[in-house]
Amino acid sequence: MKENESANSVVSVRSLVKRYGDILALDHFNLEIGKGEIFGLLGPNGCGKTTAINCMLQLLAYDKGDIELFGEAMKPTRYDLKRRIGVVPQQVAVFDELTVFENIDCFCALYVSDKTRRRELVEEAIEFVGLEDYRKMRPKKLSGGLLRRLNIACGIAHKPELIFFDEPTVAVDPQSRNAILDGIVRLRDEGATVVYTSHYMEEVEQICSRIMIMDGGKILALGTADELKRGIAVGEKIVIELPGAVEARGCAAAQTVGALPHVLSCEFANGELHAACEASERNLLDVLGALKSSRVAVGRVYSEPPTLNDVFLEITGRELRD
Ligand SMILES: Nc1ncnc2c1ncn2[C@@H]1O[C@H](COP(=O)(O)OP(=O)(O)OP(=O)(O)O)[C@@H](O)[C@H]1O
Repeated sequence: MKENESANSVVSVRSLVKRYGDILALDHFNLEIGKGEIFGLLGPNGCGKTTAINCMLQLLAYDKGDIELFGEAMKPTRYDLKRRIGVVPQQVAVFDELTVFENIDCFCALYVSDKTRRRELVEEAIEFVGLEDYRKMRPKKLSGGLLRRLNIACGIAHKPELIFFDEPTVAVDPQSRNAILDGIVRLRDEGATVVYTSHYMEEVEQICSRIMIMDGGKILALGTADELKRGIAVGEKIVIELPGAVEARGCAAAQTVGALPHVLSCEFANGELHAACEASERNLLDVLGALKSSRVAVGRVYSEPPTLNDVFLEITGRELRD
């Protein structure tokens, strides 16, 4: 049993503590990731995501804790383990004086010395990120989205088994963003294990098999997106436009709705009623019934399931977005 478990374990972090002077960036942080997962680390800016990755990569010394990658203790000199890892850093890190091809070749050469094999790998990486038309261009000529794709190609050309993506879609246009997310799923389908950090909950939800929500260097919640959402009290959010309702009338309607049995909270703001409800099939009927008896005119009605932001909000009292 134990052997099987370790055979499947790609990342195992136990009780990791990292301080920067007085700042406790990681507070007994634990992480277990199995082969073939796209694992999402979700949290607001400064929650410790990059620090956790850099400790795992042994780019940062840490105060306490154990890190195993591929079932083996990770140390700064474990180059055999490092060559099985790919990193796509948060900041684009490429050489301005080299072309797209030369940049990817340069990073790939850190792991692959055979030139013929490397040429194949670089071409595959170029095709993978869709930079075929830009082979000979230098980074300065590339748009932000294309630069990000180059950054990814540099991190994955040597076909790593474990890939860390640290907020790869920050300041990226929607088209490039979708191409990046599709690419990450393809890498997983080809056998890679992926650690994906972001503060964009939609992205994490779209591609990650499991998600860890963290804040202040601590784990707040862990599970699939559905498990995380089922773990909170809010099961449905209802928004109803109340056209023409003056403040006093809107607030009175919110009070009436807020008193319904399954409604956890209800507010009136900007001409809209926002009700957070427990999961119940009767929510919408009950809320509309209460509004009818309050004699307010009802406009458009929306009902939506909770988001990962609601999970974060319920645990911390703050919004995930900054
Ligand atoms: N070199 C450093 N010196 C001092 N404090 C640091 C340093 N690097 C990070 N920190 C602090 O440690 C905490 C965790 O930062 P970290 O960069 O790991 O967070 P993050 O979740 O990756 O955020 P972001 O998405 O903004 O990079 C923050 O409070 C940050 O200010």
